[in-house]
Order: sequence, then C-alpha cells, then structure tokens
Amino acid sequence: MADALDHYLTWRLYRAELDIELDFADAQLDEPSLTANAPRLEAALDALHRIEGGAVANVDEGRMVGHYWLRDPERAPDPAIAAAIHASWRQIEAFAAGVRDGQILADDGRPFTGAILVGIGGSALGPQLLEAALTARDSGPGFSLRVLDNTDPAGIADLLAETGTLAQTLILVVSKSGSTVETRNGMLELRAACARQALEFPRRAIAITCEGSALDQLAEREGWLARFPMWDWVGGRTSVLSPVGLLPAALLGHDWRGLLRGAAAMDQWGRVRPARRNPAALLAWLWYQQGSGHGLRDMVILPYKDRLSLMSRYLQQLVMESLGKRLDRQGREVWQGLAVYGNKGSTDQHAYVQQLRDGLHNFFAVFVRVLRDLDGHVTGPGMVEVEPQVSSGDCLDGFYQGTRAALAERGRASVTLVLRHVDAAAVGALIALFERAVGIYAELIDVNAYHQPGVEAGKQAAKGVLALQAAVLAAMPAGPGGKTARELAEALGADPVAVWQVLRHLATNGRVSVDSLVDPSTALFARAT
Ligand SMILES: O=P(O)(O)OC[C@H]1O[C@](O)(CO)[C@@H](O)[C@@H]1O
Repeated sequence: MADALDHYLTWRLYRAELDIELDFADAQLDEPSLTANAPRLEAALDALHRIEGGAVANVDEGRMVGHYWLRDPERAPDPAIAAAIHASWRQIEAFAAGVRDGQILADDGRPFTGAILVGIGGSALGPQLLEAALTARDSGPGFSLRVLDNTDPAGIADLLAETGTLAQTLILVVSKSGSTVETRNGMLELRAACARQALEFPRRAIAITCEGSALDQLAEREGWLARFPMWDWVGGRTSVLSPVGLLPAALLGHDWRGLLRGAAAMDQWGRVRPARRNPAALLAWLWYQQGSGHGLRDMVILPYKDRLSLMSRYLQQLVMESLGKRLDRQGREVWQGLAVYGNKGSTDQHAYVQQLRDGLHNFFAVFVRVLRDLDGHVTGPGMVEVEPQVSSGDCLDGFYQGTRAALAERGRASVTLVLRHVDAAAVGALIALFERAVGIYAELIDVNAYHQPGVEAGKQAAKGVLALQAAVLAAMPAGPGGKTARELAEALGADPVAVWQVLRHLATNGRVSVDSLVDPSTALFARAT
C-alpha cells in the first residue's frame, strides 16, 4: 500500500540544478484526469513552443511574445532581437558599474546614492519585487530605490519628503508605451521638484521605454543621462527581466545575471515533456482543476518569507491582467479570470487564514517555503532560542507546515514551492514558472493572455472627466453667490451628478469656492477668490 512518502514522491517535481521543488502532494490532482487531459496539456505546451519560436501570439496587436528570449536571446527568431538584448545587457552592466564605482557622478561631482523609479503596473511591480526580495538590509546603507507608482499628490509629497535632496538621486522613468498618464505626472512632479532644488532634471534622468515613444523622444531631445530600450514584443507585466527590472537590480548591486540564469533554467525545466513532469503545466492544471476552468477559486499566495511578501502583488498583475478576459480567442463571451491575493505567512495566519480554513471554500493556496532561515545577511544575530532548541525560523516553518496541514484537513488544496534560499536565481526561476503557467493556462481556456483591452475603458472615461472639469471651470461664475451643480450641468448639457463629483473635488482643494458641500442640490459654486 502506498504510504505518505510514496504519495509525496508521486506528486513531487524537483530540479537539482535549481534546487527547487514543487510539492503537489496536497494539490488534489489525480492521475485519471491528468491522463484524460494530457492531449490538451501537450497541445498547450506545443503552443508555448511556437510562441518561443516567434509566433504572433498577441494577434490583436500583431505582436510576438518574446519575454522568454530575455533570458535566452539565442531563442529569438531574429538575430537582431538577440543582438538588441545582448546590447542592453552590456549597457546595463556599464552604466550600473559606472554609477556604483563613481565614474558616473551627479552634477555636483558626488556619487549617486539612490534612485527614484517612476512607473506603474509592469513598469514598477517587477523592480519592486526584486528590490524587496534581493536587497540585504543589514549590510549597511547601500544604493536605495524608491518607487513613485501613482498620481496621488500625498504619495508624491511623502516620497519627496523621505528622499530630501534629489542631488544624489537618479530618476528612472519607466514606461513601455511612454505615454502612461500616471508616469508622465510622476515625471513632471519630479522635474518640478528638481527645479525647486535648482537641479537639472535631464542630468539625472533615465528613460526606459520603446524606441521612438513620446518618452524616448523627450529624453533624446533633452539629452537625458541615459536611455534604455524596451521592445514591443515584451508585455509590461512580463518585462521584469528586460532593462525595466534589470537596470534597477544592477544599480542595487543585485546578481542580475543570476536572475536571468534562474529564469532560463526554469524555462528549460518548463519545456520538459510529458506535461505530467512539467512544473508549469502541472501548476496551470492545478489552477484549471481548482477553478473548473473558469477561475471559480482564487489563488492565495502565501510565501513564508518577508522578502517575498510582494509576490502576490506582482502575480496579481501577471495573472489577472493576462487571464481576466471577457472574450476568448474565438470572440465568445467567457468572462475569464483568476483572482490572486495574499501577503506572507505567518502574518496572514492572524488575518484571513481563519476564513481559509473555516469559511468560504473559494480558493486554493500556493505556499512558498524557504528552507534557509537567514540568507544573504552579512551578519546574523545568531540563533536565539525562543523556546528550548527552537528558533524563530523553526516557528515560521512550523507555522507553514501546520497551516498547510490544517487546510488539507478541511479539503482545501495547496501546492508548495520549496526554495533553498531567496537568491537571484530562485527569484528568476519563480518569475519564469508563473509566466509559463499563465501561458499554458491561457491556452487551456483559449484566451489571449497578452493584451489588456479592459484597462482602456477606465483610461478613456478618466479623459472624459478631465474634459468635463475643463468645461466646468470655464463656465464657473465669479462670486459672490454662484451656481449649483445642476445649473452648471444644464448650461453645459452635462450629467449633474458628474458635474457635482468634479465640483466637490475642486472645492475641497480650494480650486473653486463653495458655501457648503453638505447638500449637492443647493451648494453654490463660484470662481475661487
Ligand atoms: O509601461 P507602460 O506603457 O507605462 O504601462 C504601464 C502599465 O499599464 C498597462 O498598460 C495597463 O494600463 C499595463 O499593462 C502596464 O504594465
């Protein structure tokens, strides 16, 4: 009779080269359904193979999907692409070394000591994940990275206050399209901050964007310190291993080539056949089986390591922007998706694990277990015995094992990714694993994982709001007295609720005057005095 060890070994995938294990023992996968669905999984792997070979997988946008080439340029279908990737590596290496060795200096002749990265979505989440995962914080003050990823004035003010002088700060403006509003605003705010500090913005500004984009043109025109490439065959949410993630990582002194090595090794593993032995295929199949192919169960990401706490935020974009689609590739309405959330264990145990175990059964868990308790630390505190012969790390691992068992006891599925430690190769491998699983799952549910038509609606509507605001401001009467939102809306032929919403924001910020904002039907608005 098969015992627990046999079961574990049956559902364990392990790669010695990476020292990474995927433990599906509690994933509730079963051989009969895997066998029955083997042709679908093999077909998905065939499709991924074609994508890696340069197929135009993003059909709507007529684009190849080449993030796999970023860590293995020789796979690119066009030698010019491989050459461009290699050239970007050389540029990253030279620039980061120049900054770190003090050959590239700020305009006051002193070294740059940190950077602010301005970007959003895929142009910020990857660098943030890498910074959090790979920066050893006890090795003294090193190069710092702050991220401005919103157009929130209070957030911008906080960041500027924390940074203080920008004299020793590089400003990395990251935008694939080069036209994202939040990123443009962040850049303009930092440009204004430089002007207030009598600093020249272009002397510290770096653009990472597609050649010829509005941002690229601006950077060229103004002679920014450097320009790094992005390419239309890399999606924003899979751009972390392009200059988007690699340049910040290199500036921080991370082993960015290790990231690439780890990702390439995972890709190699992810090409294994049959699908039953393939880590990405099995992970994708778990998503499919748990959510009945419709994302009916959420994926809860539970890394038991503080440095990986941004994994869920990173994966939220990768998975949800890729798979959350109204239409499938045949144009049928399918309303697909896979919700992702999580923070870190054991912290989450004191937040929502209660519901996971005892409440609504609408999820499966992805545990990340890191075997080495302390890693990448130059000095460690030594083992503190929190109980006789028990360390904090023993408790953390105990909580992982306990939570996993407690969930399994209630019939809740999980998979555990086991890493020896959090180094660049392991992080690169994790990124590649999820990228591949997304690609395979998209094939299984027949959606285009590489476009994001849904995010356009909100952007267009926001433009309408700003156009209405301009019209409202132009129509604003001078005081005393004033006009109500309804009167202004009638004069403009606009929706009175929309006009009220614009006015209350303007009035709260002193941009128009108002007698009182208590009653939307009687509030009188006039030009600010
Ligand atoms: O890098 P960009 O072009 O500024 O885009 C930022 C983000 O915006 C999106 O296009 C969604 O609005 C993401 O896909 C992307 O990562």
